[in-house]
Amino acid sequence: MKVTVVGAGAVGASCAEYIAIKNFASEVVLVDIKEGYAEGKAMDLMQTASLNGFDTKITGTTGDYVKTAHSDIAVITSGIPRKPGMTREELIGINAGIVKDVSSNLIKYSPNVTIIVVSNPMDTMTYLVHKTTGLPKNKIIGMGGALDSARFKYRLAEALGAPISDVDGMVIGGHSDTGMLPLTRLATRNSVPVSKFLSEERLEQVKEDTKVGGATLTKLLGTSAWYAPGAAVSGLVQAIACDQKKMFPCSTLLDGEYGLKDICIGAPVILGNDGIEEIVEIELTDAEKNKLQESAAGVRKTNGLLEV
Ligand SMILES: NC(=O)c1ccc[n+]([C@@H]2O[C@H](COP(=O)([O-])OP(=O)(O)OC[C@H]3O[C@@H](n4cnc5c(N)ncnc54)[C@H](O)[C@@H]3O)[C@@H](O)[C@H]2O)c1
Ligand SMILES: O=C(O)C[C@H](O)C(=O)O
Repeated sequence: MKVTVVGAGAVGASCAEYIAIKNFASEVVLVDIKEGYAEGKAMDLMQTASLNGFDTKITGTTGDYVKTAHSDIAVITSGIPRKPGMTREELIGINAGIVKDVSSNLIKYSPNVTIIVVSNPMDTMTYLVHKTTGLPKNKIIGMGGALDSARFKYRLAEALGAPISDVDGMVIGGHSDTGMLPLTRLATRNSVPVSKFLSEERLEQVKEDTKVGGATLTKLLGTSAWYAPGAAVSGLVQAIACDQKKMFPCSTLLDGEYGLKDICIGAPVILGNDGIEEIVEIELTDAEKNKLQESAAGVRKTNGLLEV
């Protein structure tokens, strides 16, 4: 199993590290445009192999896509991150060109690759990859919901005073400060609805804290987060590589599901060897349906800025 990670910055390197530590891939290739950067990150990571006990071979290249040939999975993290006070949508001007260029280079050498899009604004970048590559829709996956759901579980566990392993929950919708839809109604503490333990006001707070999870970290760090994003990407890569049939909310091209068409937005999917093997339609309340429509309107507005 060969995995390419484009962008050897904070998220790309973190994701490569988690993939290696999980020890399921034979090879990870890091690609960056900054001279020597990917090579340096790869060497540093390889020097953790004997310490962390993995056999995955990590190499780096400055823009030589020949070295990515025959990748099974490619992750696109190249592009700029936001600074405090910015929205993800403001990154579109620079990141759209980078994502378009990178995805066409990847496909040239790995025509059967499955692409995981991370660069922001992620739902729109995922849509861009659909519009410009011609890859089948099951092979284009946007990572956002897996991260947002991890943050939701963190906030729920905090509110409940419970271990995170006791908590389950999912965030669907657009990966944006206003468009995320944390499904509090379906969240559970060891199978018991969380509403049994938390007031409506507290749940509302959990929801709001989850939606601005990325912005909160960006304010603290001066740039956006990387550990949880890297771990979330590695979870998707592993589910595909190991044919796990795991369910994650991912940005996927909808064709009528949830009443939406011609848009990439977060919905629960099953991931296996074929990438997105199924889009799972869960029953939503009218209020949740309305929120999802609002979220989709926001994503469509950003998609409208694309020159495709
Ligand atoms: N979807 C998500 O949940 C999620 C989570 C975290 C970050 N992000 C996004 O991921 C992107 C990367 O974030 P980061 O913190 O790793 O940024 P970073 O600046 O640390 O790393 C980005 C890297 O991309 C490289 N790069 C730029 N153009 C390139 C090109 N054409 N080819 C190859 N490499 C190129 C840069 O040299 C840099 O090393 C940002 O757009 C950020 O908003 C998304
Ligand atoms: O918040 C960001 O800009 C990065 C990423 O989308 C995140 O949610 O951490």
